[in-house]
Amino acid sequence: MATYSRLPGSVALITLQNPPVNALSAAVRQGIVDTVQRALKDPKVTSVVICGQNGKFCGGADIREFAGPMLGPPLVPMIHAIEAVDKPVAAAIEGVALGGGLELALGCHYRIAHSKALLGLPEVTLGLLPGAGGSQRLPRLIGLTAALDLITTGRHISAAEALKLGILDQVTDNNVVDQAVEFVRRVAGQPLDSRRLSTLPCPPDVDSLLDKAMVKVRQRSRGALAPVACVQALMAAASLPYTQGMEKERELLTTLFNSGQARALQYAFFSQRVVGKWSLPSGASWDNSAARPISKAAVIGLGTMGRGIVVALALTGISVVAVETQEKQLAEASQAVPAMLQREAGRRGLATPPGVISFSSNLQDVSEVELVIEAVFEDMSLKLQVFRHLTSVCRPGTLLCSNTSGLDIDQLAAVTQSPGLVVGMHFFAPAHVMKLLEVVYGPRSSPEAVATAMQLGKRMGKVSVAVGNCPGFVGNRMLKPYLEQANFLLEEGATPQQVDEALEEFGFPMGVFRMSDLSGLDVGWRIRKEAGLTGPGVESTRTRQGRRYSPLPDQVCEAGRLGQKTGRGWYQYDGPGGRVARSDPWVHIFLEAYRAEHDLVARSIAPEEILERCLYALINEGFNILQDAMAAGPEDIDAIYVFGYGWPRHHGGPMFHAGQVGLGRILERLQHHHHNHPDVPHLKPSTLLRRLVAVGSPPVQKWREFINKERVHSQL
Ligand SMILES: CCCCCCC/C=C/C(=O)SCCNC(=O)CCNC(=O)[C@H](O)C(C)(C)COP(=O)(O)OP(=O)(O)OC[C@H]1O[C@@H](n2cnc3c(N)ncnc32)[C@H](O)[C@@H]1OP(=O)(O)O
Repeated sequence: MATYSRLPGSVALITLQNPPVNALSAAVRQGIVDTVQRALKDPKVTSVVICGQNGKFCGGADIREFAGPMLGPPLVPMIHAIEAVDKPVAAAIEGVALGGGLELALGCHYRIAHSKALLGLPEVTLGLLPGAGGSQRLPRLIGLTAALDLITTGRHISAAEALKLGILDQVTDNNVVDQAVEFVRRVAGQPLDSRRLSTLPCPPDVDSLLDKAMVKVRQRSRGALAPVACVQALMAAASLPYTQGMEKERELLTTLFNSGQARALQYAFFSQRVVGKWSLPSGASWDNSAARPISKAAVIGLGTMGRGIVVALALTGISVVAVETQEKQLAEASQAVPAMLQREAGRRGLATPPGVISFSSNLQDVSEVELVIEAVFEDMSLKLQVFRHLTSVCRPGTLLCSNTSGLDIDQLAAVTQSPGLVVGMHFFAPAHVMKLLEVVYGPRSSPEAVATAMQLGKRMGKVSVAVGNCPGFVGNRMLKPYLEQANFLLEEGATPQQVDEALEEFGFPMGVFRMSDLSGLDVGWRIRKEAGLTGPGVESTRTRQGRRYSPLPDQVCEAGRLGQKTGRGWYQYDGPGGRVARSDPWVHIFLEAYRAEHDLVARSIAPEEILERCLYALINEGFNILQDAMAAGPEDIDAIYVFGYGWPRHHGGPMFHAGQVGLGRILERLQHHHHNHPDVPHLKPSTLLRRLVAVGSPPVQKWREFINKERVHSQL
């Protein structure tokens, strides 16, 4: 709703009230319509200020309403009515003015903001465009170049930047409502024509800026519809009168609204928030578990991951002891880490935190910290050695965390004096940049340890997801069947390029083979050797440990091709460390020889089969993970894939995508592929998937409840 009060000096104050962010729900819109009418009719009122309750102007349209029929007064005429008022109307912006919130402010005649306020048109991130007149008013106010940037990126800008761009009339460090009231009193009676943005001319697109932007956006957006529609709306603004521009805006918005992409992106918005409210099968959650405050931490191992973790911690102001026992590595890290810290602080617009990192080669130096993150080489015996040492060096009560990407947390906990204080903190490379953090709880991890790791992740700006302790946890466990299918497809006749192109066309920033080359092919090779799947003494067959196995990636490594770092992998590069992947005749000859050796006849494989085999195998493992209670719900899996594995956000995440494709269809295709490949257990449809289909394929938002019920009745 919105409240109305008349302040001394003839100013009407309209306050939006819809906690927590004063989103423009039907009730708020009705409140605005009614209160504006009241201000208009009240002869004693000469000017109006619109503000938001509890220090937040407005977080935009109410995203939750998008799922149902639109009720209440529509936004566009409501904003037009405000713009048409013949008394000056000012928006007093505190906290946020985002999306429809900023569009509302653009309909006001003046905009005054607090210096700490954030403004933006993030609709594009929700699969929409600023469809409440924002795409037509903003370019009229700040020009095409700046509007294009804000509308196509959806980025939030500071009040200082907004003032510089001309969006704001005034920025204050004081009470913004008081300032706005003073401002409108001053301007009362002045002509308003030039303040009505819809009546101003839009600058024409003289340099074909928008055509060029369209080419770029189409290249960059990888199938995402909203960025393209945003540019189209700006083209309309630049070439059509305002009324026709608004018609185009509405037409584009309707198309986007009805697209699966908008639903996927809005789901992604809420799933990010759902995973923040973690809960474990034991019932532990924020509600009953307190996080410990952390001010001193240590990182053990200063390879790529360790260095990134040090930077991520230091950026929060935590003082970090960075330990590396190899002298050469320590010397390199003590040069590299401060530079990384400075770069990352600069990128985030922060001052470099002074002197928070100390380097050491002595594990003894971690004795005073409250939390340790081990980031040594991915080798269980080495990690066990470190944990034994830590438990004897650290003071009682220190949290011991491992950055392992899939090893058993419980085994590490077992060698410590306080297994309850051991959790996994699985960062993704580069650790100071990537948003995802898997917080891995073992059977003995205490709620306090999980809460502390989750809280620390939040402080570092991560999307932290609590996951159970199983090989590969959630992300890497699902990656295994995906990689496996990609290798099988090569055996059957596909090339690395064909597989990668199909996945990139779907929206992944990189296909599986380009990604593997980037990460280094030796990582998986070592894991397979440790699992006894390859290496000396292992027979070179295509069936190992009772299931189909492709030795292709092992053989590529044996040829000394470890990916970008050696200049050769599934592709060739300009040299070691080269970034541009080019098709390599060696790979094609190698694949032909391999197929000939194993009597495999290459067939032509359609992109649809590539997608089904790779993605449905991955999704099937997601269902197994939910069934095993290793992830609390589909949102957790989807957030992991969107924030850590490059799953295109406009497809929501693998589990959301399964729902969009149709669970029945996924089940039928898995059955089909499993029938053709009975020696591939990952293609065998999961029991949970079968159960969901049997009960009529409920929407993804209902799965959590269904799984919990099934578990109670022992159906899973
Ligand atoms: C009627 C027809 C309409 C057509 C109009 C089309 C044009 C306009 C479109 C829009 O305006 S789309 C919305 C644009 N706005 C946004 O994208 C902002 C989204 N929100 C945020 O970025 C953040 O929430 C925030 C405002 C920066 C605040 O961040 P903070 O970290 O402080 O809190 P959160 O945990 O993110 O959110 C708290 C709580 O509020 C819910 N919420 C936030 N924004 C909205 C919203 N716009 N609509 C509905 N609900 C919102 C959020 O989900 C959290 O609730 P819980 O999930 O915890 O229950």
